[in-house]
Parts: sequence; structure tokens; C-alpha cells
Amino acid sequence: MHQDIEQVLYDQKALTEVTKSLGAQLTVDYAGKNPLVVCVLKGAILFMADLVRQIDTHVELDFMDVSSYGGATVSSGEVKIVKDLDTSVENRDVLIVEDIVDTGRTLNYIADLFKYRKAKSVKICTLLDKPETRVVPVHVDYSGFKVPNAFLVGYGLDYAEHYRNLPYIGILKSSVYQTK
Ligand SMILES: O=P(O)(O)OC[C@H]1O[C@H](OP(=O)(O)OP(=O)(O)O)[C@H](O)[C@@H]1O
Ligand code: HPA
Ligand SMILES: [Mg+2]
Repeated sequence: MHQDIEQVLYDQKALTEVTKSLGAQLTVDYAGKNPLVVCVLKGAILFMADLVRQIDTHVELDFMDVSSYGGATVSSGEVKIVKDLDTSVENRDVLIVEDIVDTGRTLNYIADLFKYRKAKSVKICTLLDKPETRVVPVHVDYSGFKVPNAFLVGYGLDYAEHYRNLPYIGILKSSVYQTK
């Protein structure tokens, strides 16, 4: 285990199992629908890559880069589009894939944007849901794990761009981001 990790919450086996189970459900729900599966960069990249391999029906992929944390552990409150989709969502069934819903600001913003752009349907699949810290409402359609109010890293989740490549999800030691 990495020295900056307090506790491992989900190891590779747990992540594989939950991804398979979500993929099986999505295979049923999206059969014949040709959904546009949108990965929210960068955090969701590892989950997206594993999840779509478990979806056994036709899908198209696209990527959107949105950022609100910068180098901090607390949301700035302002959501910025860094890279927009290449595809039009108009009249498409859109499935947004996220690593974590925390304050809800990122997904609230993206889901509203896709509805405004006239998507036929907008659903959310998140690996992690941290309900205690929600500031704005988000309807989560598919969720892997409900997590406690701690700063998590690994499997795509970062602190100041570090730890995304850890193959598990763990709680980051607070001594790493607290200066005193
Ligand atoms: O519910 P929220 O409070 O909005 O937080 C969740 C979002 O924050 C993180 O992304 P971040 O903006 O840090 O960018 P990153 O994915 O590139 O790390 C995370 O990957 C989610 O997208
Ligand atoms: O717990 C978290 N870890 C990493 N990035 C995040 N973005 C929102 N919450 C988190
Ligand atoms: Mg982040």
C-alpha cells in the first residue's frame, strides 16, 4: 500500500465486481438504444475504460473535461468546461460516467447542460457517491458504492494530480494536504 494512504476502501477485486454488476445492468437497460456514453475527464477515465468493456450492447463514447477542484480538496464552487464533447447530444440517450459525486456541482451542471441541448434522456452512472457532502441535488441512476465523508484517491481520483494510477481506492492521509 502507498505510504500516503490511510486505509484501502475498495481493492481491485471489489472494483472489478462492482463494474461487472453495473455493466450487466446497463447492458439490459440500453439494449438497442445506441447510447452516447460520456466520460467526465479526468477522474472517470479508469472507471469508464473498465465499465464499457462490461457493457454488451452497442455504445458510442465521448469525453468532456470539466474542473472545479484545481489543486484543492474542497470544490471551488465554479464549474469550468475545459473540453466540450465532439458529438451532438440532441435526441441521444446520454449516459454520463463519473468517478465520484461529492457536492454534486459537476454533475448538476453537466446533466442540465445536456438537457438544455435536447438530449432524449440523461442518466448518471457513478462509481462512488458521497451523499453527506451534497450541496446541489443530483439524481444518480447507477451507483457503485456509497462512501464516507473523507478525501479519496486512486483508480482515477487525484489529489493535486497525484495517485490517479493507484489500482485501488483509499482514504488519503490528512497530513498530506494539511499544512499544520
Ligand atoms: O460533486 P463535485 O463536488 O462536483 O465533485 C466531483 C467531481 O470532482 C472531481 O473532478 P475534478 O473537478 O477534481 O477534476 P478531475 O476529474 O480532472 O480530477 C471528480 O472527478 C468529479 O468529476
Ligand atoms: O474525495 C475526492 N477525491 C478526489 N477527488 C474528488 N473530487 C470530489 N471529491 C473527491
Ligand atoms: Mg479531481
